[in-house]
Amino acid sequence: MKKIVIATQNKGKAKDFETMLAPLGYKVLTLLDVAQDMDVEETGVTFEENAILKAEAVSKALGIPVISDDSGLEIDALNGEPGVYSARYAGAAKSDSANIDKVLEKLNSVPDSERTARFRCVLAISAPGQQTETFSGSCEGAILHERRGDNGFGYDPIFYVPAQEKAMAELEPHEKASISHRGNALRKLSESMPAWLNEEK
Ligand SMILES: O=c1nc[nH]c2c1ncn2[C@H]1C[C@H](O)[C@@H](COP(=O)(O)OP(=O)(O)OP(=O)(O)O)O1
Ligand SMILES: [Mg+2]
Repeated sequence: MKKIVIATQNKGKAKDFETMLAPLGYKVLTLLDVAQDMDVEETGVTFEENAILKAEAVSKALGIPVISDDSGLEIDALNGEPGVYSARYAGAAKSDSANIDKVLEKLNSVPDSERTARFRCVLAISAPGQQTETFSGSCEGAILHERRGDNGFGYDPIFYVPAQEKAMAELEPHEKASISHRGNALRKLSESMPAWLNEEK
């Protein structure tokens, strides 16, 4: 089986990638498998900068091609917050539950019509001796008033997807992949670099 390294510590992201890449014959490995102690500091102010930082640091350290993912939630009523700070919104401990509570609290008095939001994802691909490339995807929705569903990770329980009339966390993994910011970015990557995902690694 072909292997692909995703430069992430996030198990929820890893599952999303497994859903999308297993059908293509890939076993997904993450930093939790190949470099437990590698924690790249996300000093960028855009998803793109952070994705590039993570992909290049890990590719360089391991000497192999990797894909990184920097992603987050932009809420219009909060001027795009939490954005690149999505993981650390309620503090450095990176608690999904505390982050959701903080969003719900901040939007407490905001009516449905003003709760529009989107997930964004930038994937960076970095390989030894090659120029790093990035691909972005987004997914439009709105912030619910309470949690719904048990699937997914992060902000999925409070992100309503109009097209499916469900919260992201109520979608099956393959349904999420078909409409998500991550799915959209990965489809761009595979269209633009078809050979990359098909080579033996
Ligand atoms: O599909 C998603 N469904 C729900 N929430 C999501 C999604 N995609 C990103 N998110 C949230 C989770 C986290 O709060 C932040 C990502 O932050 P981000 O720095 O890219 O990831 P991370 O620190 O969790 O792992 P790592 O940097 O090791 O890849 O956006
Ligand atoms: Mg991170």
